[in-house]
Amino acid sequence: MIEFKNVKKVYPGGITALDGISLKIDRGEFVFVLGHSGAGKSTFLKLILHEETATEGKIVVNGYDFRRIKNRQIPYMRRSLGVVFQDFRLIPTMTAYENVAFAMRVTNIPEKQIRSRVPYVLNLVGLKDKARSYPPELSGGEQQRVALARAMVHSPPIIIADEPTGNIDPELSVEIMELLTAINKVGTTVVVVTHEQELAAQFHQRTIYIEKGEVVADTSAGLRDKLVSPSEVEVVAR
Ligand SMILES: Nc1ncnc2c1ncn2[C@@H]1O[C@H](COP(=O)(O)OP(=O)(O)OP(=O)(O)O)[C@@H](O)[C@H]1O
Repeated sequence: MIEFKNVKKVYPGGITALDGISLKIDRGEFVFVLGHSGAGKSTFLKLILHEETATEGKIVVNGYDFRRIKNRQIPYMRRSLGVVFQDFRLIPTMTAYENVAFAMRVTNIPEKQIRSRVPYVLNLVGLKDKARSYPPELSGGEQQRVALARAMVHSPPIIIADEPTGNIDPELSVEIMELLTAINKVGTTVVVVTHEQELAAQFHQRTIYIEKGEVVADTSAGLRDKLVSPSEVEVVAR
C-alpha cells in the first residue's frame, strides 16, 4: 500500500524535512502519523501525493514506484488515494452534491453513474439531507463530511485525513474519527496525520511518531474489532 524506504527530503535552501524515513502501511490498517509542528508531517503527505519528490530513497504507493512513475500515471495514482485536506478544499459556489459529483465528472465518469454514486456516499457520511446545501451553509463538521464523501467517491483503497480535527469542535472530532474507524472496518486503509496526541491515544491504533524528520516510534495496532457491514457505517454517520 504505502512503503517508504530510507526516504530523505531536503528542500531547496537546505532544510532537511525528512531524514531517512522507513515505514510500511499495509492494506486494511488504521494508522496515526503523529508529530509536532515542523516534524515533517506535511512533507510526508506531499511525498505520498507526489506533490514533492524525495531527494533520496524509495516510495511505493498502491503499486506505483515513484522512481519509475510516468507523468501520465500520476493522476491515476492520486485517484487511488482519497484525501481529506485540513481546509476541506470545497468549492463554495457548488452544493454538497455538486462538490462530490465534480470529483467524478473530472474523471469522465458517466452521468448515470454519478447520479447513483453521489447520494450513496453522502448517505454514508450522514449528509443525505444536506445534498442541496452550499458549503457556507454547512457547519465545519458537515463540510468535513462532504470532503470525506468526495474522498470516498472513487472507492480508494486508502483514505488519508490531514489534521481531521484541526478545524472542528472537539465533539465533532470524535464523530469524524468514528466515521473513519467505520470506513476502516469495511476494508479501507486509513491514515490520519495529526499533531494531536490525545486524539491518537483515544483510539488505540498503530501510531507512527515523527520527530525532526525521523520516525522515533511505531506502535503496533491495538486489537482489531470484527469487520462490519457498510450499513453499519451509515449507523455511525447518523
Ligand atoms: N517548501 C518548503 N521549503 C523549505 N522548507 C520547507 C518547505 N516546506 C516545509 N519546510 C520545512 O521542513 C520542515 C518540516 O515541515 P513540514 O511542513 O513537513 O512539518 P509539519 O510536521 O507538517 O508541520 P505543521 O504541523 O506545522 O504543518 C520544517 O522545518 C519546515 O520549515
